[in-house]
Amino acid sequence: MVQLDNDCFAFGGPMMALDPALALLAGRIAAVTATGTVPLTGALGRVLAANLVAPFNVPPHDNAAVDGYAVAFDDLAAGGATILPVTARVAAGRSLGRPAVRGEAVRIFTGAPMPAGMDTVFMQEDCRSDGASVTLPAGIRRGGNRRLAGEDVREGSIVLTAGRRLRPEDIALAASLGHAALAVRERLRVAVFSTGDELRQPGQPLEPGAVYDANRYALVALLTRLGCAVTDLGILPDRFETIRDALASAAEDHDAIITSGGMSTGEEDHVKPAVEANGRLDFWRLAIKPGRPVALGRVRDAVFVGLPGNPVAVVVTFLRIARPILLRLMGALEEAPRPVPVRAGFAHKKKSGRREFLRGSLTRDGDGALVASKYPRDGAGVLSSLVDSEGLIELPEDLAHVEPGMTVDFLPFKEFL
Ligand SMILES: Nc1nc2c(c(=O)[nH]1)N[C@H]1C(S)=C(S)[C@@H](COP(=O)(O)OP(=O)(O)OC[C@H]3O[C@@H](n4cnc5c(N)ncnc54)[C@H](O)[C@@H]3O)O[C@H]1N2
Ligand code: MOO
Repeated sequence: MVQLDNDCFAFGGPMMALDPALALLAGRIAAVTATGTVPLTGALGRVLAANLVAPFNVPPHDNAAVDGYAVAFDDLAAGGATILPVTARVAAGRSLGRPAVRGEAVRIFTGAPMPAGMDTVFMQEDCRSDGASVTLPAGIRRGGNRRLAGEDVREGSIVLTAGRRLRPEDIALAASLGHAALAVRERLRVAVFSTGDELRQPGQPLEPGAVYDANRYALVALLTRLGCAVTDLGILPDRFETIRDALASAAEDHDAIITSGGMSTGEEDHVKPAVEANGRLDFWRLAIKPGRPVALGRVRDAVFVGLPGNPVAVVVTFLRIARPILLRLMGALEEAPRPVPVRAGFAHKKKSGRREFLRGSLTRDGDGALVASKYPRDGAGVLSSLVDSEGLIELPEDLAHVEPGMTVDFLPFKEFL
């Protein structure tokens, strides 16, 4: 269960920086999901619940890596070609059925088990044969073109670790070990709300002053991609009692609740008090831009993540704050996305003391180095800045300005899949 204490995230004092906030959360949030079993075809993106141990060697036997002729290396002539009789034929899925005898060559095909007593395979293109005998060239090494039993996977070794989000190649490996189903964690149940009287559902008429709800669609898509079971709970009005009751009801059958909007300090911002009426806030406001009014807390037993209303702030805070929290809740153990150090192709002034996220794209300089360009409009409401960019340029707290040529961190959006 989630164990967050209401202590060192002070609301009044200086704002907490991103890294200490994430480190604190990492120590306090544990996986909430139960486990079950899924067939391999339904396992993509699911979190593996238990280590997968190889029940046997892969490949299970030494086998030929090419189509050609298997021999015992010791039967080859020292400095020249060797001529041997071709005594048998072994295709993949078959075996010789007897140990090899000295002085014979066996016609063999890729994947076929090596005859016991043979250790080397000649590629057929390198040989001459009339069917009855084969001329083998000089120069092969002992063990050439032979794949050893267990060279892919050793019996008893852990091939997939619990906490891994399953990728296509993981599923293939599980299949190669004969597993038809895998133990996985149940999907995390996440409820999503938008808040704001000005919001309208796409497809509805838009009167003056209203805007279409974009955030909920971003969040549903981001959560679905993460493998969560998402419930779209629609738009809440800017009304304390409605928000309070909707949060309480969502907490009954969800592991986490994510909202956007209403997180600031205005008179119409009711999310924060509504959470406090149902549970508590563990932090509110971080030293980041955009996304400063982000909050984390609990509504009854559910984890609460409150994202600010501006759409760019929603995506940035989801990727950098909500996502790692949700992954922990899901029981997924994985490295944080790794930033790429790149050359800044722009100048930029920032306030020191806060982490700043710019939207950017990469090109290559004449010398081959990756250069980041910054999307020209910074505003936290400029959704097209995300669409037209490839990732986030993450500027550290202590930096006050970026000059062209400096090294900056670039986080490609594709790191966040
Ligand atoms: N006096 C202060 N004003 C503001 C502060 C502050 O600290 N003091 N912080 C600013 C920052 S930073 C942000 S971010 C915003 C976020 O505040 P809220 O979380 O209360 O967001 P809203 O006011 O509800 O909305 C902000 C903006 O985003 C639009 N929005 C909201 N939800 C959606 C949605 N689902 N889809 C599309 N667009 C949405 C909304 O219409 C507003 O334009 O507060 C600053 N102000
Ligand atoms: O976080 Mo607000 O979106 O920084 O402007």
